[in-house]
Amino acid sequence: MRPDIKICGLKTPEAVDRAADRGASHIGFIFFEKSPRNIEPDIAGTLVDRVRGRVKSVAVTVDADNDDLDEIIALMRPDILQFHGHESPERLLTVKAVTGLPIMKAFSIRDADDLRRIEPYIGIADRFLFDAKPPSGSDLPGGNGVPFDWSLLRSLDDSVDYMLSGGLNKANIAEALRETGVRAIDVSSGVESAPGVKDLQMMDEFFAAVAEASRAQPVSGSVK
Ligand SMILES: O=C(O)c1ccccc1N[C@@H]1O[C@H](COP(=O)(O)O)[C@@H](O)[C@H]1O
Repeated sequence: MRPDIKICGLKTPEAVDRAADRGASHIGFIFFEKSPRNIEPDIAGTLVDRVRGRVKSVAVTVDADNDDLDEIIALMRPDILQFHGHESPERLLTVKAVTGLPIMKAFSIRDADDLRRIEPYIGIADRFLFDAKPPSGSDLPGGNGVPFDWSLLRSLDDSVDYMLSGGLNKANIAEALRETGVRAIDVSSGVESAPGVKDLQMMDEFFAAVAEASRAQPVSGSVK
């Protein structure tokens, strides 16, 4: 079975339409000023409206305050909130109670200790997202196009639901799926011709590579 596919960092109608037409399960929008993928909440809302109900929309924030979150939720009306900063379990519990929205908490992974940091979030985050540590000198906590050692994920309990992210592309996605058996993947830089510029052909090639890999490697378990 094909995994869920999230295409993240979208900024144009063409890229949103292509993601939906190719069967993306999720589309992500970045609210982080230093990112080349940063987008205004009202523009994200207009883009999501093109495919609302067909594809789940994800608002990606980094240590956002209440005012920023309120504005994003009001104008974009996301289906899911992705937290890519240092948000505490208590903070996420509060946001979840107030907004009623499902929460995906991102963690950057280099070693087994990094994976243990999810423990206080189990039962709070609806899903985890595992990304690589940013390379030194990067201003971005995510979207750096670098993978991590996927074999670390073998130690995870089967009940941990996560999205695999970090440097995925058409060349490595088959190995990533084989190594992890993951049920959901997230790509941004791997379908870009330049930082923040989605390339429709690269998107097509990524979807094709996932389909090919999924035929060869069935994915186990249910998909949210
Ligand atoms: O993409 C960004 O610019 C970004 C900025 C701030 C927080 C998270 C960000 N991106 C997230 O990182 C993953 C992995 O990206 P990549 O495929 O390695 O480029 C991306 O999908 C977003 O969820």
